[in-house]
Amino acid sequence: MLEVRALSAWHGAAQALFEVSLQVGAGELVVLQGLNGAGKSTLLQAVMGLGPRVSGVISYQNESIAGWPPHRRARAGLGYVAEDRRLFTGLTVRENLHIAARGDVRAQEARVLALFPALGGMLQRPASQMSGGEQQMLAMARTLMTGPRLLLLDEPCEGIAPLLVEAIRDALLALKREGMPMLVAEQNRILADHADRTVTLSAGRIG
Ligand SMILES: Nc1ncnc2c1ncn2[C@@H]1O[C@H](COP(=O)(O)OP(=O)(O)OP(=O)(O)O)[C@@H](O)[C@H]1O
Repeated sequence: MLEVRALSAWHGAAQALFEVSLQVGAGELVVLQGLNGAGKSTLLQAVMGLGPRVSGVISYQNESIAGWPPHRRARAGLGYVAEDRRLFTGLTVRENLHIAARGDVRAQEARVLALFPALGGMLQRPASQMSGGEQQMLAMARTLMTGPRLLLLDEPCEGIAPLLVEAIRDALLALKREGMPMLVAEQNRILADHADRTVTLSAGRIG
């Protein structure tokens, strides 16, 4: 579904990725590992068309998307959850979900609340009054409201309380069982044991 080939990326003059290649096939969970600064976030941003200048091949469903703006990639089915979550903190949980919805809002909401039951009890709460883990669940739920066909998740379990880490892992494994392809960056090996493949980045290179 997603193929990255010989991808290099630069932040200004600084090169962050060096000819990286990887693939995510239908229904696959691929975990991207590596230390802080290894280039994991840069790779996900490059796939979404955010931030870094790139060279190389990025193709989705056998079509080159490297020149596409981010909104076109999102519309084509790429769902991205950034490390900083980017919620509307002044809005409630429900408003955050509804603002993102495409298609049948009620049906989408029911689906994401089945994946993240904890959110169902806090629909009227402002996002600013949620814990980090709850915000992470909301960020994932909001992205799911857009009906993505492949998920790019940046450190979904980083810095989150153990109970919520379990809830997030279980939701991602449920999505995997539904056949959702995912590329997940993580340092802490929460999902790596369930991955079809792990890819390790080291100083911007696979290895
Ligand atoms: N906006 C930016 N401007 C300049 N350099 C950047 C920028 N974002 C990342 N970098 C640099 O690019 C390299 C890769 O960083 P990146 O954030 O992709 O790594 P990472 O593996 O995701 O680590 P982390 O888990 O800390 O986010 C690092 O050397 C980093 O300092």
